[in-house]
Amino acid sequence: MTTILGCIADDFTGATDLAGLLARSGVRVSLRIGVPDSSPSETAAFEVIALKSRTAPVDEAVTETRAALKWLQAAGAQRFFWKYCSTFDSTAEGNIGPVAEALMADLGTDQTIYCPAFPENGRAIFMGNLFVGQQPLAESPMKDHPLTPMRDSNLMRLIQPQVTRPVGLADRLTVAQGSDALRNELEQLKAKGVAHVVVDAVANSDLEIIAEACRDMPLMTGGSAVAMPLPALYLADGTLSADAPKAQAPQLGVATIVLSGSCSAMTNKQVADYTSRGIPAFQLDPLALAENGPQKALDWLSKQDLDKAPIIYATANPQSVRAAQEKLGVAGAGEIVEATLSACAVAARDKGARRVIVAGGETSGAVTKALGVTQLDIGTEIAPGVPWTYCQSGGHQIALTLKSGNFGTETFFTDAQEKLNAV
Ligand SMILES: Nc1ncnc2c1ncn2[C@@H]1O[C@H](COP(=O)(O)OP(=O)(O)OP(=O)(O)O)[C@@H](O)[C@H]1O
Ligand SMILES: O=C(O)[C@@H](O)C(=O)CO
Repeated sequence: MTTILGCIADDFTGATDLAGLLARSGVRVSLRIGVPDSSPSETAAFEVIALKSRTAPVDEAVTETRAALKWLQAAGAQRFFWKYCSTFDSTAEGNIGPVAEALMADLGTDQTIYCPAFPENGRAIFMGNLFVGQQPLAESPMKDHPLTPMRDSNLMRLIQPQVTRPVGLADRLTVAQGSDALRNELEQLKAKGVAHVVVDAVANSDLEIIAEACRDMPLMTGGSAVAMPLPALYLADGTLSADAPKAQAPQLGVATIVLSGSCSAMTNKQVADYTSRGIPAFQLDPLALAENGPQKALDWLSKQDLDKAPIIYATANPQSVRAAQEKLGVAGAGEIVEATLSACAVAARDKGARRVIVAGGETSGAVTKALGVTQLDIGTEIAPGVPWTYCQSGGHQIALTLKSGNFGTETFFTDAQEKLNAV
């Protein structure tokens, strides 16, 4: 069917996050890994293109995003959503601002909004300042992110150096007055030449007001949550037909593999919870992998009963990660782990795994590529921002979930399996 909303995300787990929140509506959401080579066919009402552009050079990110926009326009979309991280991860050079300005130029629009708030995951914006739980962004663990350390919490100050046109704020006091007041404020800012408007939101009810006010903008930008109300709004006014195709869940076997390459605080807790249940587990050591390669892990995997949902993980505490990085380099350690988890994913699929659970954004990119996955349909949600997806891999239909490092609760790996059992 004709695509109603065309979305572009700057990383893979971010793309499944957005797709999962749109899929809460029950309508089919399709996710493409990279810009498809072929012209659009069998498109869904909501199409999400996952890029890996968050920390790419600015020119590369802009070029790729423009190509994604073209593909979505060919699919029929007239409204677009640019998804970045709910913690506004970007370098000083970009890429959030330059990409937004390029999309605005291509769409011939002179204003967009910025709303990374995701209240269900503790991300709120007040007076233009982004909070992670109770901490300002720049005091949260994001201040030490290896690639995109966030050292300022003020979104206007973060955006201004990344763009050429004025930046402004529609604050919570306006949002609290409702969608007409917000629309009015946006018009007034537009009349003053403000092209980039940060919009405050601390609760889902704010996001509903913002979506209502901005639904007809050619381009909205934000975290996933501000897009969540859009399907219901499109259904209510008939833009989206009530009999648009629904998400379908295939029946798949229970053979499962869990692969974790994220070292976030939350993933460390999730791995600790899962391994404490006596589930078969294999811990990858990057230094041993550098010396002996992945064979030991693959041999271990070949002997496992996949119905017990074994886990292979490199997840480790910050000291161990630093020790590996000192010897192998940050990129070197990452690549060895990603290559091994990718090889394990393929081996597990070939051994019969039809449920694949992956933790970590970079890890998800590597595993998805190794599994040859290009298109995913979004299924049931496990935790806010983490859905199951269904896709083809090596001639098999599989269920795949890609968990962002910080998302999910401690019991995520068991929650994921229980969710699928209940479908
Ligand atoms: N023990 C380890 N030592 C060094 N590097 C590791 C180790 N375990 C994993 N890594 C690497 O750390 C990186 C983790 O990044 P990844 O994006 O997968 O997780 P994340 O940052 O927690 O997730 P997200 O991007 O969703 O927040 C990967 O490149 C992975 O290969
Ligand atoms: O918005 C978020 O926090 C996530 O979807 C994300 O972008 C993970 O990298």
